[in-house]
Amino acid sequence: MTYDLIVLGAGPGGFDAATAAAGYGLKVALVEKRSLGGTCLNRGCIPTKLWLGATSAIDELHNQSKLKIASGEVVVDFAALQARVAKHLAGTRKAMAMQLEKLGVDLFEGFGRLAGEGTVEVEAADGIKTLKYANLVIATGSKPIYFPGLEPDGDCVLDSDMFLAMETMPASLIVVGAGFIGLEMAQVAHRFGAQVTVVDAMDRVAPLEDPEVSKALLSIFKRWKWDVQLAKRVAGLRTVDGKGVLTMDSGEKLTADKILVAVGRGPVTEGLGLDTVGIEVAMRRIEVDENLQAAPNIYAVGDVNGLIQLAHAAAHQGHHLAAAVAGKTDGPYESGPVPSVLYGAPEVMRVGRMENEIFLSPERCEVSRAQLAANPMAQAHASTQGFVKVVWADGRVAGVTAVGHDVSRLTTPATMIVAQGWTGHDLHSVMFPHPSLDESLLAALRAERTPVE
Ligand SMILES: Cc1cc2nc3c(=O)[nH]c(=O)nc-3n(C[C@H](O)[C@H](O)[C@H](O)COP(=O)(O)OP(=O)(O)OC[C@H]3O[C@@H](n4cnc5c(N)ncnc54)[C@H](O)[C@@H]3O)c2cc1C
Ligand SMILES: NC(=O)c1ccc[n+]([C@@H]2O[C@H](COP(=O)([O-])OP(=O)(O)OC[C@H]3O[C@@H](n4cnc5c(N)ncnc54)[C@H](O)[C@@H]3O)[C@@H](O)[C@H]2O)c1
Repeated sequence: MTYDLIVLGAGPGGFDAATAAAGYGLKVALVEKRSLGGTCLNRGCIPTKLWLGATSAIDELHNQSKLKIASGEVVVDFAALQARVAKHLAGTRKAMAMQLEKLGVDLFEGFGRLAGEGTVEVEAADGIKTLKYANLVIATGSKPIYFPGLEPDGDCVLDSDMFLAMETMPASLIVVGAGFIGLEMAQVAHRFGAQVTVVDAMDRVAPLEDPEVSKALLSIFKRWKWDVQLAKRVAGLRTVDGKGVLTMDSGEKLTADKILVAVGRGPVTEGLGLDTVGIEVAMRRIEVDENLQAAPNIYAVGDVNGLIQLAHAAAHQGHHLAAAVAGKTDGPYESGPVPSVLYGAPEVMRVGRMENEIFLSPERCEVSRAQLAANPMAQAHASTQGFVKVVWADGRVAGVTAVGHDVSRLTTPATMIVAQGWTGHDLHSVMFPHPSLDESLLAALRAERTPVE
């Protein structure tokens, strides 16, 4: 039998491609070497959000106690939390397996590799299986990257996979890399009372965000008494006498119970047999065209194609691919504006263009903004630090960025507004509820615009 579609990898990209294609009536096989759900479910988005969700009351109580309204302590049992995470993930994987069965998707557990045109081999526990395909989707995802001298040793120097598997939360933590993983994990450790140090090679935290966002985050972290060391080059990370020791290029040393290395992730392409179908790997990623195609009838979606490392982007690409293979769409892949959210408290949301990206553009560029301090919901939660910024290009909304408590709530309305390219006139077409954090978005949209220079 020849499958209409074989998918390698059951993360958000592969699982969504497989289930959507089966929903269109195609005969589909899904090959997964480890666990259904991929990085996102098992070692990424979901466990970190379970950690953040379980500890958010600690942060809320702390804010209210500063107003002398509340006192006391929220105690989160880390071992119980880890048990809940394990149970939740197992339950979700079971539900995913049932969904595959219901849709008639054949699941092959094992390492999949290409073996010439139209053929995939699966190295399973009970031997090698050979499968035939008409179309193939590679969705093998990504894994942590390491720089020489900064490799985790699994003892006191950990990557995010190892960090999420810990049995106790350390009393002190050094995070190398102030990106999304580093800052989300550091916030959890902080809520458990850990002394946090953050080190980054760049001169600001969250360096891919708007510089004003980085500044707002830094001021909050400093208030929390984090030691934030920026523009620092790390020469080595080692476990010495049961402690993690970081050595800077300058020779300066920092010590903590654990060190988390979170300096980025890279595509998984090793051993895939890509050369057997003439696919070349550039910068370790599988290059794709505007149809997400890497070779005739072979596509790559999600982290492995290096376009963007977000679960919802992978899933969106997977759905497009399924529709394309089923003949339900013939246009090129269009992502639309891609929202991103850094979770915790504060949160950061961003969609569309940023002020620091737009200033060289030939369009008439303006920004307008609102401070969270003026918003009743931010006031009610005693978390008023932060802002919403709207970027306008030729009188249309081209981007929205926000930082502060709960601003992830603004993501979907902001994404729709950017996708529709609202003008000032469109503000009157929709009513925003009162009181709500959404009104801070409305306030930013209504605020006076200043030219970007
Ligand atoms: C700590 C952390 C937190 C994150 N939080 C978020 C978040 O909040 N929001 C967000 O949008 N993104 C988040 N991400 C990123 C997100 O997890 C990824 O962007 C997403 O999982 C990519 O999906 P994917 O399907 O491309 O690949 P993956 O999820 O990596 O899945 C790939 C799958 O392919 C399998 N595989 C690999 N090679 C083979 C092979 N040869 N044969 C068979 N199977 C194979 C792997 O075992 C894996 O299951 C986070 C990542 C991390 C590490
Ligand atoms: N909420 C979310 O959507 C979410 C959460 C976690 C991860 N992710 C995704 O996972 C991917 C990987 O996350 P990440 O945090 O590892 O990567 P990242 O790219 O977000 O951050 C890496 C950080 O490490 C720093 N860095 C790089 N090399 C360094 C060095 N040698 N020494 C010190 N600092 C160094 C960078 O300047 C950067 O600040 C991201 O692309 C992100 O999209 C998303």
